[in-house]
Amino acid sequence: HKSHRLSNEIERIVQDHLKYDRENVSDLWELIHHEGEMKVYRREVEENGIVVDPLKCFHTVKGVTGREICHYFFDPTYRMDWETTLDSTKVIETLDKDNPDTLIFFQLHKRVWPSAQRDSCFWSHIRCVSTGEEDQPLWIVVNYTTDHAQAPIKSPFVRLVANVALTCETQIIEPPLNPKDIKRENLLCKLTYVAFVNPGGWAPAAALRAIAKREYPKFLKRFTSYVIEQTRDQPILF
Ligand SMILES: O=S(=O)(CCO)c1ccc(-c2ccc(C3CCCC3)c([C@H]3C[C@H]3c3ccccn3)c2)cc1
Repeated sequence: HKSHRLSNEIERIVQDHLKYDRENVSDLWELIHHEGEMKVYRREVEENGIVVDPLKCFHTVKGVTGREICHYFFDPTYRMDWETTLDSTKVIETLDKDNPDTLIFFQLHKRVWPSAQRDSCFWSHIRCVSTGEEDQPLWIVVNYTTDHAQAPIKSPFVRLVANVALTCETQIIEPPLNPKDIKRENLLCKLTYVAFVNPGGWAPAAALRAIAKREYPKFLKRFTSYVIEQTRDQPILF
């Protein structure tokens, strides 16, 4: 494939996520939410008095593939259907029209009182990684903050800094003899979601932690339910 101005950065960030995200959490991580198969962990980290708590979520979703989960997370068409924390989202650049696996988004996030309203500008990259040992390939989407001329930082908005990754592997349970006979009840998607979000400007630590503790589980539950609904009667996308 043709490379572009972001190719090197994308490669570095994607490899980091592939190397670390699926690692189990140490006891430095606090379990902040456990609901069914979903476990959400957080570490309390502040940088210059700003809460930048890393977040890590492990979840197992029945009846969908990792490709389907990553497709609905990446594709701008569906963004406002499952993202309830945005006022708007816009693709301001497609890096390679012949191979649209990297888009640049500009997003206005809903204002969360008492913080100032946030906006974000990030490249979003989707990729299928064959890891060799597992029978199914891994799918990953990374959202990583980047500057862009069409996303000027303008008051009163505070620019978020985000490094987010959704990594999915698909397991086939009780595989039928003929792969053609695989049904959705044979599918299990094991997903890992990590988010390193710096809110940009100051936001009250306790308030931000409470928002994150409430919003991330809600967001992951709503997003995965959305994909289950969208794919229910569709042919399986492996
Ligand atoms: O997965 S993504 O890439 C999907 C892209 O559409 C993603 C998800 C979440 C965020 C985000 C943005 C703002 C905030 C804060 C900062 C001050 C006030 C709001 C937070 C923290 C508070 C946590 C949170 C988690 C989920 C939803 C909203 N709020 C998170 C950014 C990107």
